[in-house]
Amino acid sequence: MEDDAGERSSFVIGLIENRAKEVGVAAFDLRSASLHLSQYIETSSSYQNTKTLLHFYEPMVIIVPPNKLAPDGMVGVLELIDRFYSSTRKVTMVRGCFDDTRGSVLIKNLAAKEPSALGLDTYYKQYYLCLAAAAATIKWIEAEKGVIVTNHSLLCPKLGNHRAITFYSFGHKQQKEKFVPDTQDNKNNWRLIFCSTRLLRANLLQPLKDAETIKARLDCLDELMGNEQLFFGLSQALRKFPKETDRVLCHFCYKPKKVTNVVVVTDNARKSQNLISSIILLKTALDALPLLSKVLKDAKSFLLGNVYKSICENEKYASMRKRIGEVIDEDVLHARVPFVARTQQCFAVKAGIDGLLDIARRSFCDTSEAIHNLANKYREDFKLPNLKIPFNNRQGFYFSIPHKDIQGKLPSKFIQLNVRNKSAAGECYKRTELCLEALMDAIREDVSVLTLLAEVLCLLDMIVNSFAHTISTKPVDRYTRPEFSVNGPLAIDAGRHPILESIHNDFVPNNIFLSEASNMVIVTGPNMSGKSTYLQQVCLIIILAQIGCYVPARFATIRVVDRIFTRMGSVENLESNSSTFMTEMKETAFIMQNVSQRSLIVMDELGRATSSSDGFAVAWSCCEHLLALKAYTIFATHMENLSELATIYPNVKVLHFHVDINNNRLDFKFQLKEGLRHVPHYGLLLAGVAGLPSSVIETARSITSRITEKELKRMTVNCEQHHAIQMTYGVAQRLICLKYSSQDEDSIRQALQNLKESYVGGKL
Ligand SMILES: Nc1ncnc2c1ncn2[C@@H]1O[C@H](COP(=O)(O)OP(=O)(O)OP(=O)(O)O)[C@@H](O)[C@H]1O
Repeated sequence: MEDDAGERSSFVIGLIENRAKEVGVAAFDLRSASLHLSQYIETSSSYQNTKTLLHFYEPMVIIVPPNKLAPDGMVGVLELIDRFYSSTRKVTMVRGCFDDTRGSVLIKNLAAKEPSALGLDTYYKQYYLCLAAAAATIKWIEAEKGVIVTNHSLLCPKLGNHRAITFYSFGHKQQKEKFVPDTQDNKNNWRLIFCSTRLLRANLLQPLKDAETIKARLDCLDELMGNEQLFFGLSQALRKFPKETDRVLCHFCYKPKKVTNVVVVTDNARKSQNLISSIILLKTALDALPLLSKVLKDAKSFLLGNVYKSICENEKYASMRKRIGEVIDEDVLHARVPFVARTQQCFAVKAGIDGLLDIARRSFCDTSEAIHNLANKYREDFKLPNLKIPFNNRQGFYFSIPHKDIQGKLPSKFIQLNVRNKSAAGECYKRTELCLEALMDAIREDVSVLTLLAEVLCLLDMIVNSFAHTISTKPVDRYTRPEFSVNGPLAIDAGRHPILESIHNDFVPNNIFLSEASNMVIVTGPNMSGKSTYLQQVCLIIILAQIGCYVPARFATIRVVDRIFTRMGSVENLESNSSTFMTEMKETAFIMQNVSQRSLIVMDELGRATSSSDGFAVAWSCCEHLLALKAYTIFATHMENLSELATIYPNVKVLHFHVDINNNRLDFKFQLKEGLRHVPHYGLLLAGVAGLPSSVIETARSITSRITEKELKRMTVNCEQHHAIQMTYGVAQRLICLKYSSQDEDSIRQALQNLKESYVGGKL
């Protein structure tokens, strides 16, 4: 398999839809030899589910069947691809290639895990569309790349709704980038989280929702944070594995088809070279295993113990290493410098195994030596002391001479020598490949252990080099282990934004508490008071927790969420011919159609893009709709009237960001407080700061005073009238919280007593 390192993406995606708006997706990652299957009902008319998936995978090729089957009113996946992914290569394959029965057989044969472990037996009928897409995708890859995927080599996550939550981020691109930690910021420690592995990226975009797996990762992190020797030992052991290990081990999953076609032969040298370098890399990786075993021997956590058992105690790795040692020279090492790598590759196979190979090597050495001698001669004859002779894979050797030194032409002898040198190296590769054929077949027999090794290395890299490393570089106790519950509250005490806190030294921490009894929080506050940051912060903390990392908070207990829906900011979507408001409404509709009892919904300023009365009405009714669900909602708004929801619904809590006004200027405190606080004319104050003429501001002030005066009076009266009922709501909320509390009986009795006293004293 040729190296796809140069490609931005390594995903090939097969996509098919039926008349019932169901979509099957097979995403094949060439780099890691893994296949991700998903099938879902496309509930959004703009194909938001599919768009999110495509955004996640960023495919290099999309494979689709020819005819459109879009039901009325739907854009259809094909149209979606034409419209939004026109720069991605689209391949149309005949419908017969989308054969679900063949897909199921293929996956049974190719998957590294047992079919029953994939859920294939149980879900076969239900998942026929993604299996059909898988059949077409694998067929295309084998034909296009001239390979056969080796049996039991593919990593296939289990079918069905068992693992990843889907992370939806809507809205303006800038908003999205703002939401995700900045990958470019060198000062920012969190860049580690993004740079390290593909597994990390996949986890951040689709965190886990299986509490057991999350807990296993956190236990492992606990052990690393409490055992310095293990942490540093493991970092060191991981460094011994070549960086490309996970990407290259999967080369063994693809067996090249026998070459009969002359056209393909020209590319053979490069393929052989990749194969040899894969074996050298495998040898280097296997050599690093004993150190990993030594470090992990006494590890206590389930995850590390499991790695030790499945990798370090697995004798297949030692026997594979022995087999390699029979053919490959012991001194050969994986190298990244092109010339060293080429020499190592040419001398990989032990001397004396193949006579023709030995001759080709001699020729390679002779020409290399002659090239260097020639360079020395030119330096003297043509007075070129600065002549250098670098090497790259494409050109071979070449001369590098400062422009000012060149007078006349150099003789062409060097070019002839270089051609001979390249052809000798090519011959070495070809002969080496022949010598390695039997070894490759033997390795492919046990390819599933290599897939496992690649998976484990990625996981360890993520936990050790990203999570543990990031946490260990922060002051003690800045990050804490989150707790999880199924029905309990989402409670974060003194939570911080993981990115912004390292930019602002004085970042102000804030809390959140959402429970069955109060499943919606309405956050108000002037512009720039910190609302959006707070929403992002809560989401990021949950994502970090659900990928098995500690979180930036004093304490956090999290109800495992299955999806996070965010609706934050938006600009006119010219491509889809939607106005800001339409986009906002489409996205809100999508959320409402897809939300589940375990979702978290985060809405920033819904309804501001239309007339104020309609906008308010839409925001109010959306809140009412969401309040009836068990999902948790955080709703940031400038519409103070929305806080009146709390007078009607016991499960709404209103919070505000505290702001002082000094000398007509807003002094932001970024502190979240209970209830609503009216900050008079903050919009006008900020407009003044922005430079609007004072006459305009004055006129605006007299208009707004007249409007808000009446409204404020009405709201105050309303609030007073509902004070008694809100006290009762408060009691009910606390009682429900106590129901899920894990405190002992005495503490609960005491809490009940306190609650009674507060209620009687009117201090709730
Ligand atoms: N807790 C905090 N501690 C310190 N600085 C903060 C905090 N929260 C936000 N900020 C800073 O305040 C700025 C404004 O915050 P943010 O964009 O969240 O306000 P906002 O209320 O959403 O504003 P708008 O309503 O205009 O969208 C941010 O750029 C951030 O740097």
